[in-house]
Amino acid sequence: MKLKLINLHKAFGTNKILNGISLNVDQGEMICLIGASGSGKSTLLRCINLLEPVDDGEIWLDGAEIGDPALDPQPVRQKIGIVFQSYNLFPHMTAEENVMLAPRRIFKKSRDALRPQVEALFNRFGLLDRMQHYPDQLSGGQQQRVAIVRALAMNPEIMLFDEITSALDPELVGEILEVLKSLKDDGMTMVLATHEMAFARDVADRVCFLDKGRILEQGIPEQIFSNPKEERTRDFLARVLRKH
Ligand SMILES: Nc1ncnc2c1ncn2[C@@H]1O[C@H](COP(=O)(O)OP(=O)(O)OP(=O)(O)O)[C@@H](O)[C@H]1O
Repeated sequence: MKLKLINLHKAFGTNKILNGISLNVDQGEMICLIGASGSGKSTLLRCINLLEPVDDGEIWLDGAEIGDPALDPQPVRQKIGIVFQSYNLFPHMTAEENVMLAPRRIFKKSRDALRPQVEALFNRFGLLDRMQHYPDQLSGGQQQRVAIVRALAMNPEIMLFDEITSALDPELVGEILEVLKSLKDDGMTMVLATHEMAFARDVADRVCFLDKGRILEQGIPEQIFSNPKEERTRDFLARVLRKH
C-alpha cells in the first residue's frame, strides 16, 4: 500500500468538510475523486499533502504515519507533489526558475547540477523552447505543464492534481490529460480531483464519489459510471453528463 487514509476529519470552524474519509491507494494506481462542488475534494488533497492539518484520523505513506501535526511537513511535501487549478507560477520568474526554485532550496543543488534533469522534464512535456519564457508569455496549457514539471522536479512518489484542467480553454484540456496519461504509463501513483468525466471513465483505475465529505462509493470506473449503487452518485452523474 502506498497511501492509506484512515477516518480523516476536517472542519473549518463549525463547517465539517471531511467526515471520516478512509481510502487506500496502491503503488501506480490512478484514483479520480468526483463529486459536487463543495463535497471536499480539494480539502482532501490539501490534507494529504499536509497543506491543511486534519482534525482527526491518520495518513500513512509507505508504512509511516505522516499526518501528525507535530511532525515537520517538509519531507512529506517532497514526496507528495500537488498541482492546482491556478498554476501558481511566480510571474517574475522564468519557467526554468520556477521549476528550479524548490529543488535548489530543498536539495541545495546548483542550477548547473539541476539542469540535466530539469531540461529532460521540459523536453518530455514539449516545453524545451519555453524554459526562458515568463508565465505571461505562455498559454494556459503550457503554464499548467510547467506547474506539473515543477512538481515532478522534486522527484515525488505520489502526485495530487486538483482540477488542473478547470481553468483551461477547452482546446487546451486535451494536452494536459495526455500528460496525466503519460505519467500513469510511467507508473506514477496519482490522486486527481476532476470534473473530466470521460477521462475518469476511460483512464482511472478507480473512481471515488465524494458527497458531503464522505466517500459514498468507489469502484472501477465501469461500475461507477454504468451502475452506481447510490442514488446520489446516479443524480450527480446524470447532472454532469447532461451538461456535456
Ligand atoms: N480555508 C478554508 N476556510 C474555510 N472554509 C473552507 C476553506 N477551504 C475550503 N473551505 C470550504 O470547504 C468546503 C469544501 O471545499 P472544497 O474546495 O474542498 O470542495 P471541492 O469538492 O473541491 O469543490 P470544488 O469542486 O468547487 O473545488 C467549501 O464549502 C469551502 O467553502
